Amino acid sequence: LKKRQDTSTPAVPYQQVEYLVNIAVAGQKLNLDFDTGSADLWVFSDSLPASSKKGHNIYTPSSSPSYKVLSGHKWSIAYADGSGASGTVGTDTVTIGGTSVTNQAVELADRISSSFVTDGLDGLLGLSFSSINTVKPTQQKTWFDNAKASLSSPLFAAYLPFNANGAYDFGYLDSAHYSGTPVYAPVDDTNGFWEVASTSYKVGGTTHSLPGNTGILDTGTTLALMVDSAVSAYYAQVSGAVNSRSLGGWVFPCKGTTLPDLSVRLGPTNYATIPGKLLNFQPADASGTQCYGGLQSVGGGTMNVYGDVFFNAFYGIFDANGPRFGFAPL
Ligand SMILES: N[C@H]1[C@H](O)[C@@H](Sc2ccccc2)[C@@H]2OC[C@H]1O2
Repeated sequence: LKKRQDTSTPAVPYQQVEYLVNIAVAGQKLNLDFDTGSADLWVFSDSLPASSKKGHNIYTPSSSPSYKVLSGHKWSIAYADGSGASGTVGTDTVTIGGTSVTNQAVELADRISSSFVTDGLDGLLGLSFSSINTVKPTQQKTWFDNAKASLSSPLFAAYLPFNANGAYDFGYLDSAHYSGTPVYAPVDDTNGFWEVASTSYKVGGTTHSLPGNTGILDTGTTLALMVDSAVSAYYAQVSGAVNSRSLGGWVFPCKGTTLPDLSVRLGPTNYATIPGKLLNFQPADASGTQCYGGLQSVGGGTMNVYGDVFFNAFYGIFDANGPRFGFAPL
């Protein structure tokens, strides 16, 4: 984290957030999913059933002297993958790297869907725009919205290399986390997402247009999810690829397949090329015969979702000045 230098205090050495998700809520360490696709900071709390709490770090407001109840406030979120959570709200001091935000809204889960119980996370930290925060009656701000004035620059960046330790850099860009010079696309925050125009893509040497399409940059989504025309065009280049209802999406033979690169247009000018090798997600069945693609269908609409497979190839820069999204190869 790089803090805004002020003359009143000695220079504060900035600290890069090495650990991807570990944060402190009033000194209680939690592993949160940093999610640029949502705007709620919620945690497993002691009001969850014992069965849900097993294997998780639990935030206990009663042992935090700085916790305050946000009386009468509730939250309830439904995610794109069908999971959800809900509960009550308080405020506390939330520290990431060297930056603490006091009176940060901390949403306490008293109900969570099953996928959260099995996932190794203790909650989520939303990094999209605060306009889609679900707290009622008074909507709350994200940690980044509250922190950005005290950062050297009002930005954060996601460094999520494949099969290696990642990092979120708050307030500065770490030149060790990318190569070349970042390019930028204007962000339309109307829907509360880091959303950019995404009106064409390239696969197998052909450029295909996607009129009126956009893409959201979502670190909380694992794969790349695109409209069906793009997904079909991609797997048309992969011999033996099929869209399997039983296996839940597009699969292809693990052996002998070399996946093509996928270039997606972000903003008016630039393409981001995801190497084919990053688009083999995992074996789709126990035998390891079929492999599950890292590109899958987003279902309907014209909003594509560029998730972690994108960030496995690109350093993602979320800049509130603009706002704009920047990217550079890892
Ligand atoms: N922005 C994303 C969010 O972070 C996840 S919530 C989640 C669910 C189970 C396990 C971990 C996280 C969900 O999938 C896509 C979209 O909604």
